[in-house]
Amino acid sequence: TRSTRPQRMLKAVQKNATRGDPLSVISAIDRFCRHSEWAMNVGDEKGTILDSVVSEVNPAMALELGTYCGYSTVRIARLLPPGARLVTLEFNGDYAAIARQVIEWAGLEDMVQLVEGASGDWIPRMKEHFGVKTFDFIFLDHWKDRYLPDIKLLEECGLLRKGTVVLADNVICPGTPDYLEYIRNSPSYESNYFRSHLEYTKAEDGLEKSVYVG
Ligand SMILES: Nc1ncnc2c1ncn2[C@@H]1O[C@H](/C=C/CNC(=O)c2cc([N+](=O)[O-])cc(O)c2O)[C@@H](O)[C@H]1O
Ligand SMILES: [Mg+2]
Repeated sequence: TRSTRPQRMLKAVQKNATRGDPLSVISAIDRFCRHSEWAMNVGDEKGTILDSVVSEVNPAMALELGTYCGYSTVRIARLLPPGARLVTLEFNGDYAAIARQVIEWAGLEDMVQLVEGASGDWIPRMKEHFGVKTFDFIFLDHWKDRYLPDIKLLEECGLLRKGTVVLADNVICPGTPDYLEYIRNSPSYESNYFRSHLEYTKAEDGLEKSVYVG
């Protein structure tokens, strides 16, 4: 049977990127998505905003919801300080298998804990199962109707601290209206919108950066 797009993306990484070189993995995926097949990675333009926020936070403990093929996982993990950890949740086994290989090709497997499962099931288990106290940085990039329930779950599970930075992809396209309404009106967050474009296109999209103030 025909290969899947994530499988073809992985092939492009193995063909065009250098083992152990995260930047070459990132550019191999961006080239594939620009010139061969569009895919829902955060991409290079929004990726530079992601990079600047991660660098500013310099998180010891980071969380990503929605690994997909591992593109943003590699973008985040390559910037983490030694000893830091990125937990990334992905409930599609096929995507998780591809992402694991992309992360390994980048040589970042020691920084990343890829958990195959649903955010709703695993967020409540972060403390006892992964020894997480609180997260310093969170990247939301999974199903758009899960952003709001999951940020509330993270609050309820005590996984946020004063200063935790939550960065949400796609707040314009495909859009996360209920999440935006909540986070922009909640006294517990200070939010800023970083205007950009939907990956590999000219359509508007952007990232919402929200700092939890408790
Ligand atoms: N509750 C959950 N727990 C764990 N993993 C979960 C999950 N919900 C979804 N996922 C996984 O997260 C990814 C979904 C991303 C949705 N993005 C999108 O739908 C998306 C769409 C466009 N677009 O259409 O232009 C552009 C974008 O940047 C996008 O991120 C998939 O890999 C899916 O398996
Ligand atoms: Mg996205």
